Amino acid sequence: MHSSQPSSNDFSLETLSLPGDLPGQVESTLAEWQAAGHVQRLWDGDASLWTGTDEAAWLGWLTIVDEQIADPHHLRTLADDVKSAGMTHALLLGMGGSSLAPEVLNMTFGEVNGWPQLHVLDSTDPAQIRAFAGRVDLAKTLVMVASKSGSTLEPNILKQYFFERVKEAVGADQAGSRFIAITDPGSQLDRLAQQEQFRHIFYGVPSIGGRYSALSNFGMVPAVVMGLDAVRLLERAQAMVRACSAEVAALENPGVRLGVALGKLANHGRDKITLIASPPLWDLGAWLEQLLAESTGKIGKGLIPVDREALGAPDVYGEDRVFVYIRLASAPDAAQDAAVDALEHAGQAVIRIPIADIEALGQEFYRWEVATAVAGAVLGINPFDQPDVEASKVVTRELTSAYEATGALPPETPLLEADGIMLYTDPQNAAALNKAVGDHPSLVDYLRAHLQRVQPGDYVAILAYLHMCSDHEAHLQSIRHLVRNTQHVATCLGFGPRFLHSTGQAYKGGPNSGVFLQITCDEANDVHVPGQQYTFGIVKAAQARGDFEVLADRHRRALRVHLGPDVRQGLAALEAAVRQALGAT
Ligand SMILES: O=P(O)(O)OC[C@H]1O[C@H](O)[C@H](O)[C@@H](O)[C@@H]1O
Repeated sequence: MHSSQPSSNDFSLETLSLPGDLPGQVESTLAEWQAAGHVQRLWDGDASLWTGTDEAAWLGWLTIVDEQIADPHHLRTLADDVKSAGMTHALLLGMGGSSLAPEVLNMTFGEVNGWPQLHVLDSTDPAQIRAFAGRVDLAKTLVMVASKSGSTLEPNILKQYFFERVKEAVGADQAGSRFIAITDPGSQLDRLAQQEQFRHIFYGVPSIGGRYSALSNFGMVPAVVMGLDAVRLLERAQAMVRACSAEVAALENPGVRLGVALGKLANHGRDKITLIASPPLWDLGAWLEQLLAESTGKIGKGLIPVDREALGAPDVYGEDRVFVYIRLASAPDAAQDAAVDALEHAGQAVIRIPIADIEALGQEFYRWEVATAVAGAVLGINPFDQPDVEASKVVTRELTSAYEATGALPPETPLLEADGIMLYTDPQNAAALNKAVGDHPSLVDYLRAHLQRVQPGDYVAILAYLHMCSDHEAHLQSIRHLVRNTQHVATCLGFGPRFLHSTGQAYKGGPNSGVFLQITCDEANDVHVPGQQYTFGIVKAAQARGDFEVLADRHRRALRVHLGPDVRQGLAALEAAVRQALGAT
């Protein structure tokens, strides 16, 4: 790793192109921020800038870059250790804030010659777990277990599974030496890692929540393990820290400008933050989704991020969109440029963020963290809590405990069973759908009735508790685009349980404008969780049911489609049925 002096001007401010009186609205809010000294209040940790609750306790991310740069010893020592250990693979087990920044770094920078190839596993899907286990040579793999709380279900059971597998590969006495923990001091994972003599334990900062932790050890330790120059990323980020500081006027402050624009636009009905990134940065949206949705989606308000929706002609969009184009100057995409220009000319709201090169990723993490905190202030919510995530975890725990006690999940009655596909929903949604279908409803009838509930300004989210792989993704992307193109609404696609730790908060706690299509499946080849009665497949089923129960409890429009064990075939049938339901050709 080498150091270089950060320069204060190696990034650009965003540019806004907004319809109607929105430019004036954004400018006047920025002027208010300036006059009222709100940027100073943010840096002072004045909780009344938000909701006056515990916000001051969650601002450790503001200063983490300087702290890491002042003491990079642990990162340098780790780099030396990894380099000399001769491992070929690294596996990171974690969810949400503990996995998404490493995933983005991995997808953006790719494998670094001479360093372990990183795989980030954030699923309980048995097929996905098997696929990951098959991709690494467990005798030569460093496993990072990342969990701030140290008590999250998924990393805990994934750790149990991989610890057993590593024991088989290298022997019980060596297994601990292949594991690294990243967690807050004193957590259950910290204690376990000490007991089992993990190779390293790196600590998080208690005042930094998961989704704001990219530049703390949660992002930087995996960065080092995959061979990146973490100190350099941090130094580039430092230029952004300076530019976002209290001394910089709101009008010139990149994080504040972006946050005020996003908050203000959402208050004017443009709350679907449609993310467009140059191809090398395609995965950045996965991290942004969590930051934006989990931070702002609560008490019926919030920003709904729309990630990886293909760009369409202007007429497929409603007036609820903001397009944020994160454009890499070193590798721009001509088709994206043209499509975004067309949107701008059609009068859509477009924000352009120019980025010089991929090494600026660290500074972009920081810009967006500030912007999200600022947007939270404009929206009048606490951007540091996630009150609705816990609700589905509680139901999931009840279901897995029931399974441990009885050996089965509680029975359910389908709304419809046809050609190996079953539909489930709660009584309220069932009543609404049954009113809209005929006497002998088919799968297509129910899908049509469900999708006809979509109104302008709503969004449709596909929540797929399936193996996240390119085959499945292709069908699901095709379904979302059928919906977008025929109904002209925003569409989201999340894989469960991963999205529960990301956008799930906003789906349950944000504006009630979501129409949800949950997809589950039977497990063709389940995987047992060591030390438990249950399997990963049972956990995933319980997570889907827990999620659905809470969506229903919050009066969301939701329908669950249960595919058989042949997911590919089931998805093809579902895609055909959606096509028919929407009258699409
Ligand atoms: O890092 P952990 O404590 O394991 O938490 C992982 C994730 O869990 C929860 O779902 C939170 O809503 C997320 O904000 C968090 O990032």
